[in-house]
Amino acid sequence: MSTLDKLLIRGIRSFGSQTGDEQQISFVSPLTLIVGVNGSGKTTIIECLKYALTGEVPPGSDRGAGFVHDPKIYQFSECLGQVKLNVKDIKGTTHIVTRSMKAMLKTTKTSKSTFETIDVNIYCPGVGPSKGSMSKRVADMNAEMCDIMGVSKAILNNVIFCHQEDSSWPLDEQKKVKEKFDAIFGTTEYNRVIDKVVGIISESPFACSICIFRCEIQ
Ligand SMILES: Nc1ncnc2c1ncn2[C@@H]1O[C@H](COP(=O)(O)OP(=O)(O)OP(=O)(O)O)[C@@H](O)[C@H]1O
Repeated sequence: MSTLDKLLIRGIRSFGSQTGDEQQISFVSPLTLIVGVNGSGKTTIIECLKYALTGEVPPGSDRGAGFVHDPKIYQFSECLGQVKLNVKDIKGTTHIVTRSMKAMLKTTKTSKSTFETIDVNIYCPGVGPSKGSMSKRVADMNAEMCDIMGVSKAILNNVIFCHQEDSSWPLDEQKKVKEKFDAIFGTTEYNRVIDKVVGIISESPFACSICIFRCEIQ
């Protein structure tokens, strides 16, 4: 089983971005309870876990701008945010994902902020600095994190880290619920594999047994 080890938050929601403002949480086995008064940051911690693993900003956060610590609080023009998460994969190998972002104050009348991802990095300490660090396209990094955790993005988003604002999605309209269930159970991928196997059977029954063997060992 993959596990979450440690989370560092800086410059996100009410967690400030100044030196010394960063907060670190170590998760303990078998269960970590997060307890606090309203507005103390419990939801923010879950949002940061989800963001670190999937790259998804919370719903209703103005595409991420409201997720970063508000630059207006210190009357800055921008604010830097960072989420750093240590996880162990199924083999017990440690991976550290760091996502850095910034919110910039627009100079328009609305004085709303814009959100920008600065960097995403996955580091594997046991492997050494040159081979262990990986900085690719953000989409590839998100897929890499799903591989490390051994679960699909749909399960991370809709089941494990389902945001409280989205928690009633099973009561949504039928079409949307079906789409989410299809994603959670990997129906599209399953149908694609079955279509492929059926195609191969019709071409050559011998090739089919090789194909099934390959599916089993993957
Ligand atoms: N962009 C932001 N900049 C600064 N502070 C923010 C920002 N967005 C939200 N906050 C503040 O962060 C806090 C949000 O905390 P959060 O929702 O994580 O708390 P909580 O412990 O889950 O609360 P509850 O128990 O009410 O659900 C609130 O006090 C809110 O005013």
